[in-house]
Amino acid sequence: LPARWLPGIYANTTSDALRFLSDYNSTAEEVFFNSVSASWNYNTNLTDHNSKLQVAARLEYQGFSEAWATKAKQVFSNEVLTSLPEKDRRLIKNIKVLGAANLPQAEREEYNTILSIMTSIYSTSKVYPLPNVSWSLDPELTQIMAKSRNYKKLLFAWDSWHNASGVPVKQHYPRFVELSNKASRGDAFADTGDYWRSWYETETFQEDLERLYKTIEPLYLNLHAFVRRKLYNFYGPKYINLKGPIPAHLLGNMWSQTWNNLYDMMVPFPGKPFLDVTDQMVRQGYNVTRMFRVAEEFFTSLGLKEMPTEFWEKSMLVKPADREVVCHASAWDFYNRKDFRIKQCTTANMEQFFTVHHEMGHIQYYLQYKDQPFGYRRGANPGFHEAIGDVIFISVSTPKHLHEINLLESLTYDNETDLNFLLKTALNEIAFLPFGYLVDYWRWDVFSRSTPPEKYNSAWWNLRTKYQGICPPTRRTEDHFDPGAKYHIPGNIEYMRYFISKILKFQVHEKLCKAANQTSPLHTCDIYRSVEAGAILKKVLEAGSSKPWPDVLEEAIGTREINGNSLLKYFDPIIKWLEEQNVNETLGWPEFNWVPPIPEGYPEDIHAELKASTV
Ligand SMILES: C[C@H](N[C@H](C(=O)O)[C@@H]1CCCN1C(=O)[C@@H](N)CC(=O)O)C(=O)N1CCC[C@H]1C(=O)O
Ligand SMILES: [Zn+2]
Repeated sequence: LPARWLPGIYANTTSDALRFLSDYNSTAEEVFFNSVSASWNYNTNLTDHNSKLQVAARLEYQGFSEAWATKAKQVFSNEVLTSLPEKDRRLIKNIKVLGAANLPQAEREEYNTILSIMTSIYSTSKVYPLPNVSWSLDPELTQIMAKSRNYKKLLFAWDSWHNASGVPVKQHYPRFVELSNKASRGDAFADTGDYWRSWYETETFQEDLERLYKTIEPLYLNLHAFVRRKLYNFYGPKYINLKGPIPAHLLGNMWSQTWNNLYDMMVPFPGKPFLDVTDQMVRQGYNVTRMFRVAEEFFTSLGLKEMPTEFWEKSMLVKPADREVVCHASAWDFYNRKDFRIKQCTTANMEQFFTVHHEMGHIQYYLQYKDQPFGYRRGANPGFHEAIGDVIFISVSTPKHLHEINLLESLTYDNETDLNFLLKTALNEIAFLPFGYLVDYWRWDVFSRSTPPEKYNSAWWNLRTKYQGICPPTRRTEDHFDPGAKYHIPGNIEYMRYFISKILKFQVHEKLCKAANQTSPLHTCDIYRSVEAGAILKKVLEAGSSKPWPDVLEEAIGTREINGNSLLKYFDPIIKWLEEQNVNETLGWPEFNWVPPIPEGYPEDIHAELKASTV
């Protein structure tokens, strides 16, 4: 560790505690810039060499964290700490949380190496449908899952990806969990799940989440029953049981987490404008830069910041042809207050346009809190970070806005178009909720050991059927590790943040619509060009994590609680419509253990099938 990165000499005084914090601040920027740069280099060029450099840089920042945490623990007494302003006391408290730096050197190295290996497995896994043809997750498998309506082809794509990416991760995961828990116990947490829940700063987090889920579950059950009926009409009674869970591979997404790609099968009023603007984007020759420029312009229309030049110069916005990269989209803060990037294997379609806004929401947060002390350059809680870009996209996706940016030729303000739009939005937002909820529900049990390695997969599928009402399309055993086929598991990224953000975003949207003097129904509101709405967002963003999130929320929208009221209000028209459609449907999946038959000749004659099929 370079000597300049080590803490100096500090006396046990208030003034020296403040000097300690300012020295930490500037040193941390340099150490994290180094580590994030090494991570960026690896993520955008998956070589062994770059993996080793990334592991080494992580070891350096862990060494840095250990040195400054130890110093803080050794020097500053409780009296001095309580003499500090609350904000500074919180900063020193955070510096003392060591994470992986609690592990002895050899185990630190093992932990970092396992993480690097799991990321590499996920990001380089491929499927081989035919001799010398290979499909990656991005773009090939994602496109097939979105577009194909060929039962067997979808089954092959789903089955092959889960086997190729999940199974090889399985062997590493138990040891990873063990090391992660040991590190968390070093910070006086029961396990890593306990540490992750501490970010939400509430003792009743799990109960709150359960209650939150119950408020929106009725809406999900209605959407599920409606979608199942439509799939039944298309795939027939052999593969769809109207009283059972839906086969996971038929929902337009590799993880069944968003169902927007089924929209063309679900349109309530087909005669009205088709609200998926992918065709328009392609017809207008939308290239990737234009997608990002259009997104940026929405943010600046609110009085928020534009992307800095470094962003355009150094981001990776398309999949490179000459090397392996982590295609899963992400936003990057280099902690030097200058360098902010997005890495996305972008293609021109509406789903990707959503992701562009999602990632740019992260960048906007980074830009707004970049002058906070290092320890406060985070979301008020992780759910806030996930909600920003999505709030903007609620407005962008409205027919009114799409028309305004020439992605929708004809615009008709009528109830049927509204219902088409709300159904399409529900296929993205409501479908996600049980998935967003169950991923860490599963992981908390894994970290707490109530789910041992020999039960990983059965526990996963039990939750997938219980909450999402889906089932595996082919037999799954403990030789498989299907959670490993979802980026955030090998990537070790906490997931409850996405569930929370999907609820929070509608609360923020409602408030911003009021600020923008939009009195029309919530689902038709577009906050475009409202600097009043932008001012509310800006206050949230520039605070970072410098205040407890209930304070940030109360200042912004007048309530301290994350609740589903705004979401239910937003979707109210489509809830009623779905209830009408479902009068004769079974809500839920009482035949809980039902699974579909395996198609004849699967998988032996799949190659002939794939040769013949087009979509
Ligand atoms: C596509 C998106 N990628 C993540 C995100 O943007 O959150 C990436 C990977 C993991 C963290 N991350 C970041 O960029 C962080 N650096 C941001 C930050 O915390 O600063 C993603 O994973 N999403 C979007 C909807 C649901 C979920 C999914 O696709 O399941
Ligand atoms: Zn995100």
